[in-house]
Amino acid sequence: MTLTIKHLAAGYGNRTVLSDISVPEIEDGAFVGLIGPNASGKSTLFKTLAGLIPARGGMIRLNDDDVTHMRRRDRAQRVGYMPQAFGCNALLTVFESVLLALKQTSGWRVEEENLDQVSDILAALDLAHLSNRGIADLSGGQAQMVAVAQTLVRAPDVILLDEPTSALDLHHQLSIMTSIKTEVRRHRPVVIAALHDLNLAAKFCDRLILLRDGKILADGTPETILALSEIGETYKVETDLERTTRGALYVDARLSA
Ligand SMILES: Nc1ncnc2c1ncn2[C@@H]1O[C@H](COP(=O)(O)OP(=O)(O)OP(=O)(O)O)[C@@H](O)[C@H]1O
Repeated sequence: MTLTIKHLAAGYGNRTVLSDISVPEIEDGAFVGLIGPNASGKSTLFKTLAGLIPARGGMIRLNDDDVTHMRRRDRAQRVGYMPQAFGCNALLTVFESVLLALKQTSGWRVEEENLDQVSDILAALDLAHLSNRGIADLSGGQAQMVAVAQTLVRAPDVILLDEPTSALDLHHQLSIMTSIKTEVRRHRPVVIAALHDLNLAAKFCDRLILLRDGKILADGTPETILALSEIGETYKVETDLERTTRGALYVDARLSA
């Protein structure tokens, strides 16, 4: 399944936020990092792809299917979206909340297979120990990982994760990104994750898309994108791209003098 975006525009009220967003084919099995400073339009792009705000022009395609004009339920089946704000006060356990997420686009009859799907994703994200915990009783980081599970469990063709690691400690950042990457390789969805940590993006993503002021500034491999002078200009910092002795890319950033 290939995702293609052409000349997409979107905004709020009389304000245009995204203009002329074109992304050449993203192949299934790709883990794409969406990077860019605060207010550059990352969440707006996700909301537009997920159909939560209407496109004001342009086209989103999954293979030959026009997603832009798809019925909301059909679209929700194909495109999974984890918003930046998560959390839930419902009287549900973690297991029930993930089951609810699984069933929301496919009817409410629960089959044995559905219980297995929920158990599998909780195990894959190392969350099985939280299955019977109340969803309202989780820490911020635990709630964020459960939100990732709720998004992945339906195995949609496109998975949009808005800052999936923002509440996580170092261990859990690495473990959730590793688990997401394993899911990408196993089920081969297109995954796009908005990330502020450029080193995490470099470590896990196959491709980075740099957004500035609602436009795509660059699109390519982490090595190419993170070496661009536009990175420093966009984030208003000075950067050098280095390689650690283990071969990992490392962005050394500092405030401009
Ligand atoms: N509901 C809304 N109504 C009006 N303007 C909005 C709304 N949501 C976002 N915006 C504006 O759209 C622009 C892009 O915001 P968006 O949330 O897409 O950026 P972002 O790149 O995800 O930022 P961050 O990294 O801070 O989460 C900002 O100027 C923001 O103020």
